[in-house]
Amino acid sequence: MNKKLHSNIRAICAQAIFNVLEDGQSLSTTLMLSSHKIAEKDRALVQEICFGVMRVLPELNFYIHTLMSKVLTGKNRVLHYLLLVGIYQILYTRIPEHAAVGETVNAVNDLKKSALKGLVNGVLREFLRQQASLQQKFIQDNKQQTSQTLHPSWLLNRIKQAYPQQWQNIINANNQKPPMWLRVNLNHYSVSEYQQLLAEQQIKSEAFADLPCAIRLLSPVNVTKLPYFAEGVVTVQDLSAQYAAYLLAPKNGEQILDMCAAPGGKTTHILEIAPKANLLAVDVDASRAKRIEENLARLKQVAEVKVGDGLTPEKWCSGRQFDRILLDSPCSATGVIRRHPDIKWLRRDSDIVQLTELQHAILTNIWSYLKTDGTLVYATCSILPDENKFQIERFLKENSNAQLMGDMKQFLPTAQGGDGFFYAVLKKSS
Ligand SMILES: C[S@@+](CC[C@H](N)C(=O)[O-])C[C@H]1O[C@@H](n2cnc3c(N)ncnc32)[C@H](O)[C@@H]1O
Repeated sequence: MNKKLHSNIRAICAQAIFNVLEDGQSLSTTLMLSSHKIAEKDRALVQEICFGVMRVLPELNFYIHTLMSKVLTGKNRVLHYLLLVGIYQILYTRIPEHAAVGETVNAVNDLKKSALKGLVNGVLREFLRQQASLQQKFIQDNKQQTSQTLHPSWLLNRIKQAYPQQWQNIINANNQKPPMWLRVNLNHYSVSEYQQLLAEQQIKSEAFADLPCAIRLLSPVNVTKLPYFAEGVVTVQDLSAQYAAYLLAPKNGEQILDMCAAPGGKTTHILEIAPKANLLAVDVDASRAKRIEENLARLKQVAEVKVGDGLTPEKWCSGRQFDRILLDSPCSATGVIRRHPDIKWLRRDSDIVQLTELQHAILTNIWSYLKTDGTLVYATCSILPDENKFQIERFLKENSNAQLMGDMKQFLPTAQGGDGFFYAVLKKSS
């Protein structure tokens, strides 16, 4: 289906959402694969619709299931997602209702389902007629139910269990659009100097007292609008992710391993702090590893990049030992749901146990490549204790030569702040 050339962006959105929810592709991947079919001017709207539908999926499904006695299945399933696209535009965008309905109905032709144009038109028009009472019904019928939180129940239960006081704030933060954070390369400009450059382009921003390089934009902009972006003066990176390199505290001349490094957001930060470190960046995914190279090139930095599996370091590490290791572990990504709302529908409860075992195995394998007195920073963008606090407690129990430095840091997502992130700094004794 991906190979077909769509001209109607609603058809592209419906197909992308189908690919995520029926085929298990990540939304970013499926949109990247279809990007050649989307005109530059339409990119922002496609993103807005697709990410938006993922954010409020249970609400949109509720309306369709209330309006239609039979759900669309089989070859016509893609039209179910087109209907979600239509209703999302009516409820959550400034597109006038008649245009939202008209364009969505036109997309039926592009999806080669012309015979069902009348059905799509009818359901959307019925939604408009009943909109107020349906919205009321969604709130009333779901008062006690998890769909009101727009999260799957297994995840909601885990979050409630881990954070009995804060779960509501976490859910609220997850359901919002993410803020855009920048990391200024302090080798070129200070934060206040770069804020001046932004102000000259009418881009409003705020600095953040705790980190010297972080800036939040009051509204997101395309990176091409950021002064000297192409020259590597600034990088888009969430606030919480910016702690990694500081906690690692790399020094020039040291041997450093950036494990699970792609696309290289933290690799480039490490080299901003210690440009003369001997850095090896490794990731198992060859296509993602390429993006480390691209990011290094943009920032004019030098590092060795290898495709390698954290489970088998002996295959790519050839006995090298490191002063510092950053392990940015594969995880549930439950801390970045507002950036990737498709995570809510792609992950399963059973994934958590598997991920926890993978993390434990990579951490254990990599540990033996750390020099005595060396430092390892374990990081995840998860908010689940199994992947974080409990993972580290288990590791400390199993490895008497591992010592926790300071407290573990569990950041939770907040509306205008950083993503959910976890850090533990471990030191190795002899
Ligand atoms: C959280 S992302 C890393 C983000 C990156 N550190 C950054 O700051 O841009 C996790 C990465 O782990 C990689 N990964 C997953 N399993 C792996 C394994 N067994 N060995 C090495 N890398 C792995 C994934 O390909 C993914 O790129």
